Amino acid sequence: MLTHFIGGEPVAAGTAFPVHDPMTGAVIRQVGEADPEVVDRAVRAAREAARDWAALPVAERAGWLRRLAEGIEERFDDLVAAEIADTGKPLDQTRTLDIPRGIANFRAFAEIAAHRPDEAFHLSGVLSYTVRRPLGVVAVIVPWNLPFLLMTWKLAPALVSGNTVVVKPSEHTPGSAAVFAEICAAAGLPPGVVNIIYGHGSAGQLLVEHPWVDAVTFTGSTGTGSAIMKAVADRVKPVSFELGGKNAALVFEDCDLDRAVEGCVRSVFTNGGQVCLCTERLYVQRPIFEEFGARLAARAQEVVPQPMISAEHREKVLSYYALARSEGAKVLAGGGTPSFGDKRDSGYFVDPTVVTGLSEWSRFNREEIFGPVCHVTPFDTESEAIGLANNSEYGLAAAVWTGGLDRAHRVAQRLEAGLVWVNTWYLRDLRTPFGGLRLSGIGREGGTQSLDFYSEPTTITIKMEQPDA
Ligand SMILES: NC(=O)C1=CN([C@@H]2O[C@H](COP(=O)(O)OP(=O)(O)OC[C@H]3O[C@@H](n4cnc5c(N)ncnc54)[C@H](O)[C@@H]3O)[C@@H](O)[C@H]2O)C=CC1
Ligand SMILES: O=C(O)/C=C/C=C(\O)C(=O)O
Repeated sequence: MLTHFIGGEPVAAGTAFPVHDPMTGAVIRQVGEADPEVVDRAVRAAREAARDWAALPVAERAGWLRRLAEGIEERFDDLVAAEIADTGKPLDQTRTLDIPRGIANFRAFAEIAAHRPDEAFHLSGVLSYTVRRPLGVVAVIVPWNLPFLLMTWKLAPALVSGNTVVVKPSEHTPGSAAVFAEICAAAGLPPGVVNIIYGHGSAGQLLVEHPWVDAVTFTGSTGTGSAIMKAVADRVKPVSFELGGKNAALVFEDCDLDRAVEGCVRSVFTNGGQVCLCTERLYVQRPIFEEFGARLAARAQEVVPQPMISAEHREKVLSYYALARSEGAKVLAGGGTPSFGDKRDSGYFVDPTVVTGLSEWSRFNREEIFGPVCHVTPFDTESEAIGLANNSEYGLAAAVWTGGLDRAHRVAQRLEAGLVWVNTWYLRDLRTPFGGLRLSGIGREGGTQSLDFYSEPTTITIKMEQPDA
């Protein structure tokens, strides 16, 4: 049974629950569910480690981040295997994105923190300067779609800012976190600086509610973000939320069509559509609408299906396929489940799917589906396209495909989204702000924005007496 990692030690506790391989549905491991005692023990361990960790110079904490990055490199293949076992991700993606981003997250935040200047203001003999102090114990709640990438995205800036952490990975994907616990232990990271506990949402709720948890960083569904906000409201804990999306792509007739089709294939189908940044609403200018729709549909039929994370999530995605039909959609590709003739037939697969013909106000076009599926709508003018894209309760990401430089800037600046890509998708610079508007979240992480969230400023003001003339 997978053990929790508390105070630098493995802790076997809690009722066992199974983790399934999404490729086949088979049970691949048993994990102990964190109960109130386990949660309390983990938070206490983090609290006990907090003072010494916070007292280290930032350069030393940055050094620890670099050592953890080296540890990840040494255990690269084990991390790849654990991530694939839990998620069914393709080997190539796991080797080039998920695990390397863990290394990059630690290295990037080591540099950003080590070289960040403090602010100082001088005015008429008054000097004010700002120092930043850690928040204390941070709860890190991670989803299942990019488990290692997102855990390390939060851990690295939290740690380098001087916080200690209790991480709760998703109940579906504990494997890479368990390898990371071994990496922390092997590196000799001081006990209690990183604690990892496993369990379902109820364990996450116990964690965020714990009175000694000072802040919560969460990536996942908007509904869970809202539940966490309610749970921490009485203690007014700071939260950083990266939530859902219903992301639009705008394809203009002046685009490079080959590049736009391939870009949209990537933005709709990567990771089986299970990335918060994936495109679910495509708006295509009328002169190229038919050709674009036909080419996207043809490519969708060539995409190798990736499993959904769980049987429940597969049912959810399939319920949207049924909803599209009942709302009157025309299915251009997919719409069902693939058949392989092998063990994958008991896995959690759905067809890569493209539909058209629905109104902007249909549930299909308004709710986050989180699967390999998009709806394609024609538009005539630039301002119509912008209005359609912005007609959403979410505001996470958007993509613009155009050959016009002026149009690219004009449209990108009017899109109501935290992230806009032009003629590309999911190109990341870890120093840039990352997050969304409205139901897509609260706050931004990335670069100094992460460091700001994981610390509090104290302003120190000194009045300098002037010597007598
Ligand atoms: N980044 C994103 O946009 C993501 C969106 N989703 C969406 O959410 C839907 C549901 O997927 P779930 O796995 O249920 O995601 P979720 O948002 O419920 O789970 C994410 C994490 O939050 C934890 N959690 C759940 N309830 C909690 C609570 N009350 N307090 C503290 N932690 C809690 C879970 O155990 C998991 O570690 C998906 O169908 C998808 O539409 C899921 C994952 C990521
Ligand atoms: O930081 C990234 O590169 C990707 C982030 C993706 C999510 O937050 C998500 O899919 O939930």
